[in-house]
Amino acid sequence: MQPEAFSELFPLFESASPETVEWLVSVSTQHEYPADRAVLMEDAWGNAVYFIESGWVKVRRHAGDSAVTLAVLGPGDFFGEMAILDESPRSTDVVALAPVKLLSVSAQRFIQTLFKDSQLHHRMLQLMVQRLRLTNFRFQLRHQPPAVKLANTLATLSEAYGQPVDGGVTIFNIPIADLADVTDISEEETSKIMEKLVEKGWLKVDEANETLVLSNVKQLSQLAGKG
Ligand SMILES: Nc1ncnc2c1ncn2[C@@H]1O[C@@H]2COP(=O)(O)O[C@H]2[C@H]1O
Repeated sequence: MQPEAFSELFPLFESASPETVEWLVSVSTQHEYPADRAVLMEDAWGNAVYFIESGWVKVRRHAGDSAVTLAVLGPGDFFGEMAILDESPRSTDVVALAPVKLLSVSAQRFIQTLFKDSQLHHRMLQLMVQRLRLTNFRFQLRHQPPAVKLANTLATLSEAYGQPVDGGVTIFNIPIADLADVTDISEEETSKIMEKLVEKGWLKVDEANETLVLSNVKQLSQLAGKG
């Protein structure tokens, strides 16, 4: 990948120096995983940070015999920084939801770059604060009706990863079970609300391309109380 394309795709690198970006691109390794393949395993020792060039992953934590999806991450995002920053084992599994192309940078090189480039360091802190804000907002919504919670999930994913298309914004058609987990509502509630959103014309499911087209992200955000 060209350094310019790299800083355009990844918000983390938008204010990094051109030298930082060029060097990181030159030392990064490319990976491709098919859908359902685990990229990282909970409790394993971590030695790299990953950047999503294309495709989608889920962040999954084991709870007894089952597993819960905590987050869904898409193109332009990163993961695997937690184990690197506090030198502990991986906090969760990260599993490909769709075929995914990743770039990885070794822990040592990434940390070295954070120390060298204060703009990159600051941007990383901002993005981690953003994750904490999302978590706080989700917690605040815990007693809200399921439709409000799902509107928040869809609006948040569209704002972070949505691609403009004719008639709205498109994101990956996330499996109902994962969408339900991330929203903290049941699968039945999730399916029913998705059907209602389709009836209202706010949502189209494009089965062939495995995408959702959201025609009204602004109204979804308002329904979620985001603005
Ligand atoms: N709530 C979350 N939201 C987004 N990403 C997460 C969340 N929890 C864990 N992750 C990512 O999943 C990764 C698993 O490996 P790490 O613990 O190294 O770093 C973790 C984060 O990058």
